[in-house]
Amino acid sequence: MTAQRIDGKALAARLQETVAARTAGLGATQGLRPGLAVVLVGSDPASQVYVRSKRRRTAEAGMQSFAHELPEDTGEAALLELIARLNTDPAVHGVLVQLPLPAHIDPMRVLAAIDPAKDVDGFHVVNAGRLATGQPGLVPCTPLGCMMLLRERHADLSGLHAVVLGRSNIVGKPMAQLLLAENCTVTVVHSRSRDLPMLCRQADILVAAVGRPELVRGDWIRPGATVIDVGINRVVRPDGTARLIGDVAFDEAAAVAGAITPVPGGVGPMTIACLLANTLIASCRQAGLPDPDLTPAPGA
Ligand SMILES: Nc1nc2c(c(=O)[nH]1)N[C@@H](CN(C=O)c1ccc(C(=O)N[C@@H](CCC(=O)O)C(=O)O)cc1)CN2
Ligand SMILES: [Mg+2]
Repeated sequence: MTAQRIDGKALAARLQETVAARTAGLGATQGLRPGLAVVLVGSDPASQVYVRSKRRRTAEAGMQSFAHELPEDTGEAALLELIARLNTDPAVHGVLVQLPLPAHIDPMRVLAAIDPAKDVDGFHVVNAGRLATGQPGLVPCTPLGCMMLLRERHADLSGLHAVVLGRSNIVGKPMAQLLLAENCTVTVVHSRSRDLPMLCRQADILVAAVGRPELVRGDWIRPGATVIDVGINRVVRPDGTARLIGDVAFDEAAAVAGAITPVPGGVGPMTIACLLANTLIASCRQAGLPDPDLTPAPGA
């Protein structure tokens, strides 16, 4: 079997098109222009790529993009002061601080300082708690994008066995909550789980989010299962060139799975598109407006 390739780049473009249309409508009817502030501390090369992409996509969607670049040695107090200013700035509807932060800064303290209403990453404990208790809030971008990718293949997820490989606060845990909310039977496996291949083979849906290049092999996958690869591992080839690979051995997996997301071109672009969707949702809520319909534009 050769798996259906779930095209995250195409789906992200469709979602971005919908967000841009809703943003234009908001401007025309309410005179409201959503604003996203992206804060980068230091000069991590991968973070610079992602932040550049976020800022570009924000502007393309017709939103205001506010860039804040702070030096690596920025103190935690100075960063918290900037966040306090962004929390009260009426032109700013979404605030994100690019992770990872330099080691001397406590990310939990920084994320807790963002106004939950402007927490478009969905990382704040208030939004994490709302997700865990089935209340409306802002949902982390990567898991949200994974759910949209799954809906390209499954109209109804009820009763399917989903295995989430990884338990991070920004992907694994919210991913499990979203799958549970769709009535999946959810198993979360991690580095301390015993017999990972056996546990993964039980999955109708396997979400790999561990940050270990090609950990998941073809024989870890139930024939016909849907595989969502969240991995974004940069590896250097013998000739010195770098390439991006996922947490799943793609070729082996594609020979067994029913559907699979590629890396690059799968989950990554959806992360950015969902960030824009969250920014639009946050701006509507702050203006006392109903949530926009963000069903992605129909595919070709
Ligand atoms: N504050 C946040 N920090 C981080 C997040 C996040 O959601 N919020 N997630 C990741 C990085 N990330 C977004 O910031 C991200 C990673 C990858 C991509 C992406 O589009 N990847 C492309 C390939 C691009 C490349 O690396 O060459 C792909 O997979 O096709 C977008 C966003 C950690 N930090
Ligand atoms: Mg990807």
